[in-house]
Amino acid sequence: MTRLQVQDLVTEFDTRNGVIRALHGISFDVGDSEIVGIVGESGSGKSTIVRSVIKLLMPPGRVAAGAAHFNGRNLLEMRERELRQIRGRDIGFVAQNPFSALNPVLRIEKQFANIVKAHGQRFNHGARQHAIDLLTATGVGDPERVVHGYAHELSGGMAQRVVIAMALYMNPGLVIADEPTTALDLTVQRQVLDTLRRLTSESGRAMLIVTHDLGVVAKYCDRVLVMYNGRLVEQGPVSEVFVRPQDPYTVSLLESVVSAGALSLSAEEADPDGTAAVPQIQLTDSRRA
Ligand SMILES: Nc1ncnc2c1ncn2[C@@H]1O[C@H](COP(=O)(O)OP(=O)(O)OP(=O)(O)O)[C@@H](O)[C@H]1O
Repeated sequence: MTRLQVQDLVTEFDTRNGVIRALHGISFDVGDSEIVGIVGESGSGKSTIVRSVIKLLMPPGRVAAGAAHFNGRNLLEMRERELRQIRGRDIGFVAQNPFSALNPVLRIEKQFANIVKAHGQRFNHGARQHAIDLLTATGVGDPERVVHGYAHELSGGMAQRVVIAMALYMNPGLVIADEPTTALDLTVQRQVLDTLRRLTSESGRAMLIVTHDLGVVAKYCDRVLVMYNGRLVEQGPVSEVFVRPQDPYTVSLLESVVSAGALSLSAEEADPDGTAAVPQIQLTDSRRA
């Protein structure tokens, strides 16, 4: 079943030099239990897609047209009050920089409590235990110590795990992650992505993940969206797009990093027991290169 359906999304930024159209009619679906990756060079519009969908665009950005149906309802037509309930409860968001998502002056426990209270529930013993269990599931070794502490006491990897635990806290049906591991070293990156995938597939929830890294897509995603210059130039199952890319831009991207065959091998066969770090296959702007 379709969890998220984005149709003809157009997003613009009103700048001093005029209107910049950042997204030109983007359409795609994310189904239940599906992990969909968005790739494309810097500035192609990846973050703008996810921020448009959950209406977290910073001014001067605005959605000029289109729809984003989540469980059948158009998020873009909802009032902010209703959206605030959906964010966190039904859609979990993991930002690129975990420290930007954490409050520096509140203990981690208090931040979990605020999530619970924002959705009209009490942060009782069971709710606290749920936070501890999620922190444990995301690989936080000493969750009791972490919940008592502050964000600045955490390493980048630990902070991202905490943010993931917070994003999953209300058991959302969709998790949106914007370059969730860019700031992390390879081993931690892999652990965080493994955790996200496990917690996603166990519950049948869907995930939309923005990444620069084709290796991440090859290893973790079911389908991929390829962005170029604000346009969705290709989309489909990773096994098809990476092996038989149709759009010339996708072809050049794949050629610029590694042959398509080698890419799929690197993800599935070069790491059969899942012990190696995620292969780093960064996108470059091959048109300009
Ligand atoms: N605050 C802003 N003001 C004006 N234009 C913006 C703003 N933010 C984004 N844009 C425009 O939107 C385009 C897409 O930006 P976006 O951040 O979505 O790209 P991205 O693919 O996520 O890049 P990156 O990989 O570097 O994060 C940019 O090229 C820029 O033209």
